[in-house]
Amino acid sequence: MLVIFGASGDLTARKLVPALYSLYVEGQLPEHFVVLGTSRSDMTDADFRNQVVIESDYLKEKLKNSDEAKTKKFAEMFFYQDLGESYDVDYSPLRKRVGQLNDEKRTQGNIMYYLSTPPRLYETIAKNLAEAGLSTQNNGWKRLIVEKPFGYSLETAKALNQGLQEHFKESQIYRIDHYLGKETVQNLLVTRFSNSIFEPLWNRNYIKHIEITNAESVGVEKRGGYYDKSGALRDMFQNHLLQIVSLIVMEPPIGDKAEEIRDEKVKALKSLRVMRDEKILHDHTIRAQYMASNIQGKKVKGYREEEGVDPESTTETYAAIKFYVDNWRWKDIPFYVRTAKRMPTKVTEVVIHFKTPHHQIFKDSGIHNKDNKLIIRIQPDEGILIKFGVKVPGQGFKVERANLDFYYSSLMETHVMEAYERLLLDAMQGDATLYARADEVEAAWEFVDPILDYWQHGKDVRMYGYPSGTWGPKNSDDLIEGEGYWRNPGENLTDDENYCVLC
Ligand SMILES: NC(=O)C1=CN([C@@H]2O[C@H](COP(=O)(O)OP(=O)(O)OC[C@H]3O[C@@H](n4cnc5c(N)ncnc54)[C@H](OP(=O)(O)O)[C@@H]3O)[C@@H](O)[C@H]2O)C=CC1
Ligand SMILES: O=C1O[C@H](COP(=O)(O)O)[C@@H](O)[C@H](O)[C@H]1O
Repeated sequence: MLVIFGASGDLTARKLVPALYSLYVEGQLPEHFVVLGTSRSDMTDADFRNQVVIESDYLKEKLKNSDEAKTKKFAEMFFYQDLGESYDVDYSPLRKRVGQLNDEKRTQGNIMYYLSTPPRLYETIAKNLAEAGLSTQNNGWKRLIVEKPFGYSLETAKALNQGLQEHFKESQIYRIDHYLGKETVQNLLVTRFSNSIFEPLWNRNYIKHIEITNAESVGVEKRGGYYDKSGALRDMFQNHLLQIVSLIVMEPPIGDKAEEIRDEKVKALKSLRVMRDEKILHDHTIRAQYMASNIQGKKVKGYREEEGVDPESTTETYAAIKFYVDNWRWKDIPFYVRTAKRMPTKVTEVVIHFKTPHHQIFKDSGIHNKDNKLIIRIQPDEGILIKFGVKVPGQGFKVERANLDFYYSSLMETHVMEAYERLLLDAMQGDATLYARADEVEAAWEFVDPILDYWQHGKDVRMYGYPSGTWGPKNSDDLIEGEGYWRNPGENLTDDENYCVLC
């Protein structure tokens, strides 16, 4: 059984139910599976089914020409239990309903609790579940899936971890980071560790620098209230992007078990050089906000004009950070990571820039500095691309660019699971590999906290502006200047660069 807290909310309708539907259609849900939604809203089972399944625009968009009978059958798995005035109440009525459903539907007593409420309620819900005897595992396992954000700072993350661990064991807690559910993010591990082509080169001897871009074309949409208290660093960098960084930085795990992989990720995050010096923080971090602009003839609001945002807000919608990793493998190799809203396009990619060959034989070709890259495209057009030089047929040694590429879309017969689909399935199967452990979350905050502190209290901290629909403030180019320029997919192309869609 899946029990969703905050079931009347956006996440349930937008992500969870469509993911469950796909699992249902693919026959991946266990027999006798039940979803019990719960929140403060007054709803019947039928109301809940209508809201999140039958009348849901998100599901309609996904289903298009689907079979109505199948959707109705799917909806019959959904039930609803009103909690009352607040989440901090006696959960005995909930327990009774869970028991009834277990008996009626002949479930095996295994329960996943999904916390999809405002985060300040997470601990309260865990406590009330435990007090009602709903966390004990004597008749089936009990797991607690927790949505991000996992805290607002190192201190609050520690308090949250401690609070949850008072009522559930760490092995029962699944902290969801949907980027880990993305196929290409997981493929980072396979690309690195399933062959002996890349790994021998994956170090400071061959790599010059690493660049990660996460760009979204949308603004804050309807989440201005939440976002203004969060900002790009907390919303994307502390979790999703540092998860990607940990997979790039980590040492080979001894095996593919969850704890073996997570142990290495923690070590990787702990090796990030924490920036404490004001001068370094000043030179290595950039923050900015999107400004009003015209995108393809359409007027777009500036961040400070968005609903729910303080008109004098100093919350960043753009963050670019340069940092180093203090370990044997990465000593002195710079990492450049940026994330932003209202960019020209939606793209997430990792670019591994290899060093220029130490002796340049074909120097007249001018190709050396521009190629030598491995691009891992996380979204869209998921895939991998190697850019290198090849000889142009004919006399002399004219060198031309070439790409070796792999696209997930070429695997026609394979259904690439959506992140939430994969993660829900993993949690049901007890596989926590793609979930963040408490110490991982804390290690990420250790790195992020001083940056946030500097941005809030430091001297001479700037907040730049960038017109919506552009690649961010001009000043961010200074950050990467020593390496050339940011790879803005679709931009900075010279005439002889024949970029494919993946570029
Ligand atoms: N939406 C998204 O795309 C993402 C969301 N998340 C996280 O998932 C969680 C849920 O997100 P989302 O569904 O968007 O959130 P919503 O704001 O839609 O809230 C979910 C539910 O929580 C209850 N709730 C809302 N505000 C309060 C309040 N002030 N006091 C008590 N209960 C309240 C409501 O149910 P009721 O009033 O009926 O009790 C509501 O339906 C959040 O922690 C969010 O940070 C993470 C990643 C993406
Ligand atoms: O967690 C979040 O992620 C989304 C971006 O997710 P993606 O899968 O579409 O790349 C972001 O828009 C949101 O602000 C953030 O909270």
